[in-house]
Amino acid sequence: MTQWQQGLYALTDEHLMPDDATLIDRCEAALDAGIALLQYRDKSGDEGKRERQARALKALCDHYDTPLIINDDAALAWRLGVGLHLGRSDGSIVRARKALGPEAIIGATCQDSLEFAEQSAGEGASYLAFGRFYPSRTKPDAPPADLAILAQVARFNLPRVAIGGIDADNIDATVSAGADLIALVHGIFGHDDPGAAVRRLNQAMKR
Ligand SMILES: Cc1ncc(COP(=O)(O)OP(=O)(O)O)c(N)n1
Ligand SMILES: Cc1ncsc1CCOP(=O)(O)O
Ligand SMILES: [Mg+2]
Repeated sequence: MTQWQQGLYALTDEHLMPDDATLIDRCEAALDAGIALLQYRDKSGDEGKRERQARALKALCDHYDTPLIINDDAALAWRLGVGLHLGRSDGSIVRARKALGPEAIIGATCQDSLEFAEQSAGEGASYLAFGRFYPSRTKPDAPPADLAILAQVARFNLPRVAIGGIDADNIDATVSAGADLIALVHGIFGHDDPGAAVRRLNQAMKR
C-alpha cells in the first residue's frame, strides 16, 4: 500500500478559508501534522482565484511530498499535473484517465452504491469514496450512506474513502467498518488549530 492510500484526507472549503493566506497557512498546518492527501474543493466559480490557489497548494504539497487532488475540474488537474476527484455528474473517469495518465490519482464518489463502485472501478478510478456517513455541515444534503457498504466493496481492491461528518468521536467506528482514508472538511478546518485536529484524529485512528 503506497503512502497516500491510508490516513487522513483533508478537503478545503472556501467559506472556512476565504483568502489565500488563511488557506495556505491552515493547509500547511494540516500537511505538517500528517495527512495522506489534500483536496482543493472550491465551489465559488471564480476561475482566477481557483487557478492561483490551486497552484499555491501544488507548491506546498510538493514540499510535503503529499498528493494534491482537485475537485470537479479535470482541466485544472491536467494543467497542474495533479490528481482529480469526480462526483456522479462531474464528467467521465475514462476520459480523465486518458488525459491525466495511468499514474494520476483519480477518485470517484460512490455515495452508498455497489453499482457506482463497480462502474467506477471498471472505469479506472484509483479510490472509491462513500458517504456521507454522519450529518455534515459542509454538505448537509449529500445522500446518506450506511457504514456496511465499506465491507461490501473490499472486493474491488481499491482504497475506500469515507466522508461526511467525520470527527474524533466517530473516526474509530468508521475505520473499524473498513475505511482506508478518512475525508474531512470541518473535522480539520473547522477547528482553530488544524494541526492539533490532525494530530488528534491520527491518534484516534491508531487506537
Ligand atoms: C473524497 C471525496 N469524496 C466525495 C466527494 C464529493 O464529490 P461530489 O459528489 O462531486 O460533491 P462535491 O464535493 O463536488 O460537492 C469529494 N469531493 N471528495
Ligand atoms: C463533499 C462531501 N460529500 C459528501 S459529504 C461532503 C462534505 C464533507 O465535509 P464534512 O467533513 O465537513 O462533513
Ligand atoms: Mg463534484
